[in-house]
Amino acid sequence: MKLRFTKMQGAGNDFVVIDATRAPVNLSHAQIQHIANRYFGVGCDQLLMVESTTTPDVDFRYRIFNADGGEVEQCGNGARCFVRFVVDKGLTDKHEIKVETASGVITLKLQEDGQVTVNMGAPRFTPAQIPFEAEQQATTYELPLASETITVSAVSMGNPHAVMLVDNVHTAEVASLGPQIESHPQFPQRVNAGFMQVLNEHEINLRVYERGSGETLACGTGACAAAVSGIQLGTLQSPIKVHTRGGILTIQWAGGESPVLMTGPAEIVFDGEIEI
Ligand SMILES: N[C@H](CCC[C@H](N)C(=O)O)C(=O)O
Repeated sequence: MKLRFTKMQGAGNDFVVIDATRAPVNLSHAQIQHIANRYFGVGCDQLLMVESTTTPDVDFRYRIFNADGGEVEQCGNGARCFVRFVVDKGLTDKHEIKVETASGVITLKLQEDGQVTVNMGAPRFTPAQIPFEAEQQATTYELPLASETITVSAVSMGNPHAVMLVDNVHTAEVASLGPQIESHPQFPQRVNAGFMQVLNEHEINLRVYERGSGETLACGTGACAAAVSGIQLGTLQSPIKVHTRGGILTIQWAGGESPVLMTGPAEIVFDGEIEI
């Protein structure tokens, strides 16, 4: 079948976006893996499926699939690209949109300057909500790996994140530690692994080895997870500028049950068609 798509990126985290608002599009694990493949397919970190919804007061539903084909609960950079997509493709004339995701309804706003602000909801720190297997909730946890024990914070932004502090993201052992953290048995649904270097109380460098996709140039929920972890540790204060390899994201959080706000770019790269 011929599949029309739009290639997009938000701070270098890239997506294949499918318009399934007029008719459902059902893709198998294998088809998503093929589309995401950077050599045999289009290439992307995640595939986003934009659907209509009958839920009152909600404008759209959007589903997120990692490059390994697995469907996941939330995607921050994807949420921004979703807004750019539905506005630029004329699917809505609104610039403030409510969208249903697998982890709940989030509100997004396309700003005058073209950046998008996403209300990601409140972070969740209780182990059961992450999910993370731990004796009790703590600000940091000792995580035994094959060759060493590391210290991580654990938080859910709708999807699970483990964040570790590093002295320098450029020399951090992302390639070796990332996969070990991603599939650590204490994270029953696997986990996104963040490597955070604190520059000052309002700025960090961040690299993320993403669950189901490997290292990406940016991770929106990962930026939120790192920022709130740093605030919980007392090393960061809102707002926080997050420097990723693909661009800058700004995170705001007032603590407690207040929502995390993420602001960043979202661009359409090209439209295309692929035979799958
Ligand atoms: N790999 C993530 C999904 C995509 C998140 C990321 N691309 C973002 O911008 O938040 C997970 O398995 O939870």
